[in-house]
Amino acid sequence: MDTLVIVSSEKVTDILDYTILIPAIEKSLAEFSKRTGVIQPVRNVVLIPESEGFLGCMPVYSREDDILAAKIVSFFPQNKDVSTHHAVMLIFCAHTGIPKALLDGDVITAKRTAATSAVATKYLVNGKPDVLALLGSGVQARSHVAALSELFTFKEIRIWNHRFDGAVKLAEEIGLNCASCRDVSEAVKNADVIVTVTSAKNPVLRLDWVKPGAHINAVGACRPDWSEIDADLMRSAVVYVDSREGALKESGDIILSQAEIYAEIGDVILGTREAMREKTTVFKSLGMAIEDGVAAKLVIKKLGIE
Ligand SMILES: NC(=O)C1=CN([C@@H]2O[C@H](COP(=O)(O)OP(=O)(O)OC[C@H]3O[C@@H](n4cnc5c(N)ncnc54)[C@H](O)[C@@H]3O)[C@@H](O)[C@H]2O)C=CC1
Ligand SMILES: O=C(O)C1=NCCCC1
Repeated sequence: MDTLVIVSSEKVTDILDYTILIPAIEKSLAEFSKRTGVIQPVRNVVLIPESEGFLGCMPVYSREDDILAAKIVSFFPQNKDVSTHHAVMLIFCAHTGIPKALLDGDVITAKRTAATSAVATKYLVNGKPDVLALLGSGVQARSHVAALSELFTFKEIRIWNHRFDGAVKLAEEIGLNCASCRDVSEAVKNADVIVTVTSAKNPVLRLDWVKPGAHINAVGACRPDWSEIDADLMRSAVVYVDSREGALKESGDIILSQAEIYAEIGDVILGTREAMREKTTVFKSLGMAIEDGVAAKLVIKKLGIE
């Protein structure tokens, strides 16, 4: 075996800048929805009942991008002093199958998920957004503020968390134009963009709190029996997903509400489905291996690993 290069989270953080990641993710979402060159089975998940978590295996092959990769990601929602998600990524030569690099997957997961929401927001937001509301104050909340701020300048950012101190801490980190809120309704009032990034298993966001025409990135609730968004809101919004197949297997927000999926976000990027910007839109994100593969490829290219 050739030498397997190990890439640390520090190196991934240094290299994976949103200015290069967001356009690469946009291209990969479109490529995925073409259904021609990307082979990506829906995540295979081993449930761990004792911790209410799972270990997910996410392989992908992309002919167009010359990517053969797999991420293995764990989710332990009850972790307290360590992160709830941990991941590693393996990149193989797409022509020989030889393993080339093992990368830390935590930063890739945080950044590529936020970059994906940024792309969805770019296509679905109604006009120039002033107010951003975040429900949740963990890793994804932080990466979403950074990625969305790459594309938009928000006049106001509001944060709600089920433990108020988490919202206060993040609001302090972000600074000036950011406030912590005790109620979800207060946080999302008149918000143009809402991001749900909680580990909730039951809805935290309700239809009557949301401004008509708002855009929602629904990022948490990745199990078929979990939901973050109230069923009435799901059914009344125009729903976009990353992968239709993935959403129908994994998303409680969609399965439990029986909301109709209008399109994959890749279809919108390709121009084959409409961006209904003036309507309330939900982008239901479950996370795809092609996003990880593209992010990892950017890193190894920069490191000269070919
Ligand atoms: N769509 C995607 O591609 C990805 C989705 N995720 C999901 O995004 C969500 C956030 O992930 P991270 O920020 O990494 O996790 P985290 O553990 O860093 O943050 C979770 C947040 O949810 C809050 N929370 C915990 N239990 C809650 C409850 N019962 N009700 C309301 N809030 C609760 C916590 O206080 C914290 O603010 C998770 O559901 C995770 O599985 C994570 C990675 C990728
Ligand atoms: O895509 C991912 O990576 C994840 N999605 C849902 C939660 C676990 C990680």
